[in-house]
Amino acid sequence: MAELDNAAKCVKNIEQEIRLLQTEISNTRQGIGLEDNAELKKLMEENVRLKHRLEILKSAIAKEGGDDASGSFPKESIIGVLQEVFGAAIRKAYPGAPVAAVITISTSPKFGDYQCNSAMQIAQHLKQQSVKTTPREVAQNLINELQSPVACIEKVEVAGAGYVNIFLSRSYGEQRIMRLLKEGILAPGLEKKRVVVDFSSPNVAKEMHVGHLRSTIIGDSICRFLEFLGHDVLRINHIGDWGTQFGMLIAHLQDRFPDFQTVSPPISDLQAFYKESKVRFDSDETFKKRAYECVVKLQSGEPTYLKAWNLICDVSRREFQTIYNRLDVKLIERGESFYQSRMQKIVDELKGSGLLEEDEGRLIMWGEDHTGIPLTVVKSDGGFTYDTSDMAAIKQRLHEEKADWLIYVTDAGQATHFQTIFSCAKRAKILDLSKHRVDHVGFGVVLGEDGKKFKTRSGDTVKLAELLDEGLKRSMDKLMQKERNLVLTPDELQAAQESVAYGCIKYADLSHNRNNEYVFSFDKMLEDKGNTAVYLLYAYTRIRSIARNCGGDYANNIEQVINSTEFKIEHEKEWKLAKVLLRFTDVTLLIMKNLSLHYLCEFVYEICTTFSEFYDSCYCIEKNKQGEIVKVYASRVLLCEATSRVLGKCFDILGLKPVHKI
Ligand SMILES: NC(=[NH2+])NCCC[C@H](N)C(=O)O
Repeated sequence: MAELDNAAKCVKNIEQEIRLLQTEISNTRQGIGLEDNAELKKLMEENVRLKHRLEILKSAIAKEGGDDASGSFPKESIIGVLQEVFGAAIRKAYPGAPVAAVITISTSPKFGDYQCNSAMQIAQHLKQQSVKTTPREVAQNLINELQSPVACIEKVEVAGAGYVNIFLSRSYGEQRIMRLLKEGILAPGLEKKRVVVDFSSPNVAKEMHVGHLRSTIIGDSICRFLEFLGHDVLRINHIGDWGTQFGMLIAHLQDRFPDFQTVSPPISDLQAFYKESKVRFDSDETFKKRAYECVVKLQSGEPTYLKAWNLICDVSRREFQTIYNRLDVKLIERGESFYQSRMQKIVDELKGSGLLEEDEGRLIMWGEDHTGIPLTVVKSDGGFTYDTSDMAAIKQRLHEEKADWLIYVTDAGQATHFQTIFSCAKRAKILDLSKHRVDHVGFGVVLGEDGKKFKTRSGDTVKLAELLDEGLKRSMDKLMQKERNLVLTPDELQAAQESVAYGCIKYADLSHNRNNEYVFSFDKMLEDKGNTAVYLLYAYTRIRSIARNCGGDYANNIEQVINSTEFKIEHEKEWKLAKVLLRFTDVTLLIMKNLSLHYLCEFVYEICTTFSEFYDSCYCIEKNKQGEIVKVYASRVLLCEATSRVLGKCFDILGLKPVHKI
């Protein structure tokens, strides 16, 4: 918040400076004051620079605005509600203090459920104004100014150095859980956006490697998340299906399968085919020359060359698709080739606006601040590059698709590339940050258990299909170890095997902070303790079975139970679990900001561990000695139902597929 504060001050100063500069400029225009043209030019340049800075600061403030009390927030957001009521109290008690309500989750139950940490900052501000006070006094004054009663608050108290501890009200909790059961897990009501998510995006004829697997898993989950929020999501697979490598592939295809036009070439291992052609390309000058001619013919659209290109792309496409089917990931293929005509257009436009510079025969474009690495928009041989296709793509997505928000999911190594694309797109007036949001969602490299780059034992790169097979095998071993084959039918066993295998691979990836490197370990991901998919899938299935085991309406008509039960929270562990469930909206709002799904994984893990505490201390059913049910605690069963519904929604977002029996 101090940052926000400073930014606000900065904007004020800059605005003042701009006003001064504007007066000077208008004076100068009328010939008043400044006779020196160079000075005028300098000032105008300064003005442009400051305006730009102002724009950046304003958008930073707008972004931060989500945190302060002035913004609108979904009413399901407890942090949002508390920010609003404490924000109002601050404005009442200390009208001049530029301090927003900072609300966090309390670190220990003895400090309440949430806390407001603004009193220290306000006291600091007052001290600077020579007003004598203490943070504790400020905290008390904030409490005095709270509009009473606030529905979600049971009590507040001053603690420690000047914190306000906030205790949630149980009856509020009961109402919220009941609403969740009656209305379903609703997404917070946010403005609906059109979002293009660019993810997976492997390259034709080259291997689809673990980096692409990460992009596929993270990208799919981000799409699922945004779809849950009600956004209109376009899932784009920006396949590398264009470029000079096709010259050598086509030339090699012509030699190896001269009748490729009539008989489909039996290339099952396109990577090997690629390697062969590369060897020839690097060692044989005539082949190299022919490869270049093939590129030219392909790019000019000659039918036989297009046919050869299509054949090659098809082989890759089929391979990629089996991976997507196995992981249940849906995407629209729109590779680099899609932008062919648009690349020529964007180059002409950028040239026309004078944004391209010549550099040793290439045409380059700098971003807004002229630092770092420029884009190479046209190579010295006239060809286009990865940069050119991304400039064409960003324009297509913003202007033709009318997207409000663009997301690119790639390894962190491409962060600079995308920052430069964004910066150049702003310079070219394609991207307007006051209307559009753009995110590069980067992720760290995948390492093997030895801490080195992920490879097979023999040092080869791991084929994704083989990796998934290995996952299936290990998951079955695990199920057999637990003798699940004695309990489950063959179909159930297979469903469990797939759920565990793919669930583990996805969850292990998503549960780590995506910015860090991540160690791929089947042993770790298949553990049934700790924050793993196995633990969660078992927990979920167990929770789902509780209502079923109660029989009657609990098993067959839970809606009837929901509508006829007066839901009560009594036991301390029930209350603890309910409070965790109610954090769902705030977790989604956090992920909206940083697109980091490990927060959702931490949340589901916390739900399951808290559930387990609850289940250990609270009976849901009582049975007599004969094992017959003598009593069902309806509210507790409903709490189980609410837990399973929240978990189920989170699993949907994470792409986990729970099974009925495991
Ligand atoms: N618009 C994009 N550049 N999307 C990402 C493409 C990723 C690229 N094909 C790669 O394998 O690294």
